[in-house]
Amino acid sequence: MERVTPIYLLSGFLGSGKTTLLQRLLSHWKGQGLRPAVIMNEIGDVNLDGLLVSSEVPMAEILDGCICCTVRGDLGLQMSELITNERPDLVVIEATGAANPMEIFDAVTEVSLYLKLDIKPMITVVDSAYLSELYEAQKGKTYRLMLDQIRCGSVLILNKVDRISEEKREEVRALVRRLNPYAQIIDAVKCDVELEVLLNQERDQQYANVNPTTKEQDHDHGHDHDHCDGHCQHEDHTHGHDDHKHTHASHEHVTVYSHYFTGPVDSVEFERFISELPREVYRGKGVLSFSDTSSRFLFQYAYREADYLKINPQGDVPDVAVFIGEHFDKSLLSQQLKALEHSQSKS
Ligand SMILES: Nc1nc2c(ncn2[C@@H]2O[C@H](COP(=O)(O)OP(=O)(O)OP(=O)(O)O)[C@@H](O)[C@H]2O)c(=O)[nH]1
Repeated sequence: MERVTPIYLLSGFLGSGKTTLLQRLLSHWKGQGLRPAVIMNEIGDVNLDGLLVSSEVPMAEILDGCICCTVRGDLGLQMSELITNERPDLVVIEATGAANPMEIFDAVTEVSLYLKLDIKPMITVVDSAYLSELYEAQKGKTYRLMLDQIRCGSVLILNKVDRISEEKREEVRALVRRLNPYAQIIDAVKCDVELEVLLNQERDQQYANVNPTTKEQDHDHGHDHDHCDGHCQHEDHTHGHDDHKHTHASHEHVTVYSHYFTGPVDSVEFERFISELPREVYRGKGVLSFSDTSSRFLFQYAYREADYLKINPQGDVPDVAVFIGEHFDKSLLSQQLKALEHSQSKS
């Protein structure tokens, strides 16, 4: 009999902690003797998160677009290849933080028409510090996308609670509960949650009262996977089902800039550059060689906080930094980074 492959979907805004959760999940499954596989989707043209996943884990990368729209057609192909060639016990899909969650469900459901999949309830990681800040202003596409991601999660991990006061935590919890009365809400730091609880949502009775219209649609596909209450707000978009190309207003505000370095840069100057990034840049990541140390580093920048991790990447990984944000000036970043490279080549 053909195997049914469980599919776990991780959603959440850029930098909220999806890869952090993915790493925990992968070691949990491996500890149980299971063989997980990963599909990673990046809006930029390099997959730096992939460096954080052990090379033993079979992985497919879908780069340079979002699986919910521009590269949606690639999802079926990649899933099919991964499942046929690797025969994993389960597959986790980490979507880009800019993805519309309902569109991801849609895309995966399309694939389930020709591959036997058991699509699990969506896990949404929420950056509680960033949400708390956006809630003050209550506007902007980023805020609306975050709300959609919250509405469509069956489990909501309120991550990064170390970055907000107890009072703000209460406020964020209440907001999230209002937006999604059905989901389980779990506070976390670095996505350190009880994984058994997280993964066994389907057995939880509280999901029995999910909107009946959504249930009906699920039955059409033979899966009980979509626990979104059906009121996700979609940006205006047109669907061309013939070629799977979707034009998405919701992504038009997202700007990506990838900078490939020509050589090492000074670590102090680079840290200064990061600390002075414009507010419109809300996510950065990269692999760097610094002129003042022999190691290479994976750098992460999310919501004005930067992390540097020593790494020793396998294979041919270039020095690169990717920045994601809303309408920022790419040429300014390019000039500043070139100036860092230039000051090194002179010294
Ligand atoms: N302070 C704090 N930082 C965290 C927490 N969880 C994750 N981070 C940091 O936030 C940054 C982004 O985390 P990731 O797990 O890469 O986030 P992501 O959602 O996969 O990011 P994208 O793939 O770009 O969407 C990293 O530097 C993490 O170490 C947390 O609970 N508190």
